[in-house]
Amino acid sequence: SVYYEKVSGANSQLRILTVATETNDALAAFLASAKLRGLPTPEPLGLGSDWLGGDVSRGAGGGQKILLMRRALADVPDDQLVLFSDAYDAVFLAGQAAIRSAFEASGAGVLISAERFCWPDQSLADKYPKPPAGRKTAYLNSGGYMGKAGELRRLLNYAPITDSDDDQLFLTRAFLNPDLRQRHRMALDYDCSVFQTLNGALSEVSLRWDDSGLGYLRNTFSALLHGNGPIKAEFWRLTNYLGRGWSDSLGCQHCPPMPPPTVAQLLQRQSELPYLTVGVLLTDPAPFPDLLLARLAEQTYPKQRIHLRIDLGPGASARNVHLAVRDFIDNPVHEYASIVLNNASDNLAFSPVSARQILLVNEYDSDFIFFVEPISQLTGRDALTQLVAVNRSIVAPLLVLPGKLWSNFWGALNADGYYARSDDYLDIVSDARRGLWNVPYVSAAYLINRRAAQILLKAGAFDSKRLAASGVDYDIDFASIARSKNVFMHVLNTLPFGHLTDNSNTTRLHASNDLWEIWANPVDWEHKYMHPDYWRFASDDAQLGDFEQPCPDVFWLPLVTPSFCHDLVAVMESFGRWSDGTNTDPRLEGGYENVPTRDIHMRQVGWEAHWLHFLVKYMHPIQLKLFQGYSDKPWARMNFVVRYHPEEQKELRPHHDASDYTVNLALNQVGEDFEGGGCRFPRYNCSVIAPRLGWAFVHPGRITHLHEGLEVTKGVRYIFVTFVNP
Ligand SMILES: O=C(O)CCC(=O)C(=O)O
Ligand SMILES: [Fe+2]
Repeated sequence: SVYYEKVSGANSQLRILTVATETNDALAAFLASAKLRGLPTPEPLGLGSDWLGGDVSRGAGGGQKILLMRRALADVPDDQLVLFSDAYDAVFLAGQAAIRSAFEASGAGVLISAERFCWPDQSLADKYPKPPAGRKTAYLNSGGYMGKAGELRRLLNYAPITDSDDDQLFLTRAFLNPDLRQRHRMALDYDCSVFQTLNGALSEVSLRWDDSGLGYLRNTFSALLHGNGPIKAEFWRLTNYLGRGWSDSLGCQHCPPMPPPTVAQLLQRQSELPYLTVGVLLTDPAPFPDLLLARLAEQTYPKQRIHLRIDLGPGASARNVHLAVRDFIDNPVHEYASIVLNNASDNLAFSPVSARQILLVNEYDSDFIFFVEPISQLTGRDALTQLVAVNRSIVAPLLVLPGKLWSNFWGALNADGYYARSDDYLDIVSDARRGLWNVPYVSAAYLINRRAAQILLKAGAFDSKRLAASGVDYDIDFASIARSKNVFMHVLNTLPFGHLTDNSNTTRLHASNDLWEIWANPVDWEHKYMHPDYWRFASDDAQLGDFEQPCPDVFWLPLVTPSFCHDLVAVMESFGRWSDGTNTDPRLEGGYENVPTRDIHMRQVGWEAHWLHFLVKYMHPIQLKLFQGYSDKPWARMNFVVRYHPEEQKELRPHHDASDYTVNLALNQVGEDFEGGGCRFPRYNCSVIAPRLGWAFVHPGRITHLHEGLEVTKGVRYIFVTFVNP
């Protein structure tokens, strides 16, 4: 096939020249594409020298390319066939035979790439000869040309040029001069037989895969694809698929081997593994910092090869963030190579950018840095291992907000450099396509290799002063610098690596802010707060008979986790305004409570709506099983935490509740936190005396289920009581 053709003999070898003053990911992609097509290795001119040709993405320039070519051609034999191509936005699509025969068929002495826009001097547009009928590529593009070395040398010396002059204008003037055009038999490649310029042509080419699974572009037979002009993001997106990138049948060709190594395998070759610095940037408010840290600690990558650094910024001043970090650092089982905590929560100038900068300047000798922002939850244990195995400049694990299309990458850019949806965005976000994707923007969590980090540092990507002055969002600025430096950003979705949290409404006001996340982040909320056995009882299979009954028509239900209990008690105690236990209760409509407890209502701490939502979502399926015929959604007027204490209120006399059924949830542990307590049902001479932490017992409120709270003899007992009236 044209993709892997053999080179027939040394003397017929094409020479490929290019200009690249620095190596970068774009040059590497160009070279790799030549290798894939069996072409001779392109020879980069100017490597290591300063680029003096100006910023050609913004204006004219590039004369240095012509000067470098003149010099290089000086000692090439006259009849040597030479192809010149730009290095940083081009890939080969075919091999030597295709290039040669297209060149020969053109009959040109010098065949030059053609494009749809007249640049940099539009006034020259009407001086151009008319292109063949139906051809829109009317104008010269200096990013690609070919011919015999002698012919090229004579052409490139037709007039003086300086480094900062415009190379395209230089060649355009030659082409528009009838004498020169004729003398060198200059021809524009109107048919794109060798050079396919993409700017303006994107809607006419489309991705296809041949029978062997190799990607190609329909409607072009060119050998060289050139992402000229402001369409680089789409150009690189296409390259994800071209050649051997990705196809349905072959899958991802540049992805790490599957399955990933086991923990045992990793530990065995631990000493060969690169060092990582993991920078956890808890600088902005975000929910579930404890889950974030626990999930990091669950990563399979050996901790002995990880330097962990945690930055606390002023935005993450919430109590739960500090507690989570303290718990984590105090945990002696984390055998990281080192742990550093930088508590900058009092420093108002401390931002995610300054955190990154400090990290990079204080080199840890690591081969990679993994930045984690607080909205990243890495539930996939192989994330770090896989990202390291990919070994790219920047690679992010795909993280998606559960149930949404919001993720930590963009597939395309709009004209202003902001988000646009690429053709493949939905397939990647939904994991319908798994692979490694070159993309124009990543955020939230990504691995940067040392070389790329140094390039970005030098380019000012972590300079908070420059950023503040620019007024651009950090992520967007960072990605745009990476793009301008040809530091490629990839996103990897070979496995489920985790998800994002929504921190747009994260509160910092409470003792346990995560309780408030029941709407914004239900996935993590359930993970943190729902009892793992709850789902078995809520499932369609579970029936009334599956519920334990400690007393007649009193049902045990595993409902919430110890974290829920702990967090709710913390909220109550930090609020602290317990009722006085008398019959006068201004919180009630009548102002009178017949059987008073020392308690705090959910409404008082701003968590009533949340709990009512909980009842509808999680109690309703249970109610349908326990109390057949009560099918309406549950609702409750009274939702409160009771505190029993030997010196305060220690018991509750027999009574009925103002409920159809009552949910009585144990928030702490008998034997450990208190002694005594429990609930007795006199009609059955039966007590629930060993409440289980996080379990509720559910009983009818009236008529048959008169009940009393038994005396607490030591310690403090907390229960969460809800009077449900569906
Ligand atoms: O102490 C108990 O478990 C019973 C509490 C109770 O019945 C109530 O608060 O209405
Ligand atoms: Fe009661």
